[in-house]
Amino acid sequence: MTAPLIVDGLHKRYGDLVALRDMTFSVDPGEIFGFVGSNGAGKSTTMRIILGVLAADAGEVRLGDRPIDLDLRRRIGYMPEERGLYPKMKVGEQLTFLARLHGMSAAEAQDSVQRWTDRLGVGARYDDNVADLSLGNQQRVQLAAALVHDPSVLVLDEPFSGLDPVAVDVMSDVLKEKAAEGIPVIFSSHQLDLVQRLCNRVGIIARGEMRALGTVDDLRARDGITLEITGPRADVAWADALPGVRRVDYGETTRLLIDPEAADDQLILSTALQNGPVHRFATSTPSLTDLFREVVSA
Ligand SMILES: Nc1ncnc2c1ncn2[C@@H]1O[C@H](COP(=O)(O)OP(=O)(O)OP(=O)(O)O)[C@@H](O)[C@H]1O
Repeated sequence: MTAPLIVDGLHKRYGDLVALRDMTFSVDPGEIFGFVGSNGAGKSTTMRIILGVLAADAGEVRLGDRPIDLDLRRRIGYMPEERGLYPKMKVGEQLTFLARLHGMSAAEAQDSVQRWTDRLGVGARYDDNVADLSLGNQQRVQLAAALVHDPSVLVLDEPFSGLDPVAVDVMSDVLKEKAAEGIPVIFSSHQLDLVQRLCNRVGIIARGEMRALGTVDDLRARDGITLEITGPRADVAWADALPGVRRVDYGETTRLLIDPEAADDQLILSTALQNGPVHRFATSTPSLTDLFREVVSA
C-alpha cells in the first residue's frame, strides 16, 4: 500500500503566461484520477511538476506527508507527453536499462521487462530498435517503460492517444490492475468517454485552474437534472419563468436544466402541452463531454 499523491497549490508561469494557478488535488492509493482540460490548459505542466522535471514557482507535491524528492521520484512510473525513448536502442535493452536505473537487479529487470512486453503485446519486438516500431507499438513500449520498475505511483500523460481499440483495452486493464494493487494512478486524456468509464474521480481544468473536481456522478448531479422534451418546436420562452427551471435550450428536443427541489415536473409537462404536442418527456444526465464543454466555456 502506498500513500496518496498530493498536489498542493501549484503556481507556474512561463514568462507572462500564467500556466498554473493554485492547482490542488489529490489521488488516493487505489484510485484512478482522470485529468482533463482543453489544449494548453496546464495538464502536462502539472504532470511534469509532479515528476520533478519542471519546478513550480510555488506549491508542493507530496506522497503522503513526504515532499517528492529524488528518491521518491524513482518510485513514479511516468509517461511523458513528448515520449522519451531512444529510437536507436533495442526495445528489450532499453527497458532493462530503465529498470536497472530504478534500482532493480539484472535478473529482476529482465524478468519484469519480459513480463510487461508480453503483457503489452510487444514481446516479439524485444530485439527491434524502437524507431522500427509503429507509433502505437512505441507507445506500448513507453507504457512498459513506466511500469517495469514496479512504481508506487503512475503518472501518464495522454497514454491513450493514437492507440488502436485493442491497445486501449489492454491499457485500460493495466491501469485498473495497478490501481487495484493500491497505487494512485493519474492520467490525462482528451478521450472523455474513456475517462468517464475508467476513472473514480476526474479533475477538469481550464486556463491553469481546477474548475471541477469529483466523481463523474457527483459532477453530473452538481448542476441539477436535465429534462428532455421532444416534440415539434414550440414557441420559445414558454419554460423560462417556471419555478426551479435554471436554463433552457429550445430546439427539436428542448432541454431544461432544473433544480429537482424546486421544479414541478407535472407543471412543466402541462405547460409544455399547452405549447404544442409532446412526444417524449424524460430526464437525462449529462455526459462528461457535456460537463466538460460547460465547465471550460464558463
Ligand atoms: N516551455 C514552455 N514555455 C512557454 N510556454 C509553455 C511551455 N510549456 C507549456 N507552455 C504553455 O503553458 C500552457 C500550458 O501548457 P501544457 O502543455 O501544460 O497544457 P496541456 O493541458 O498539457 O495541453 P495539451 O492538451 O495541448 O497537451 C500553454 O499555454 C502552453 O503553451
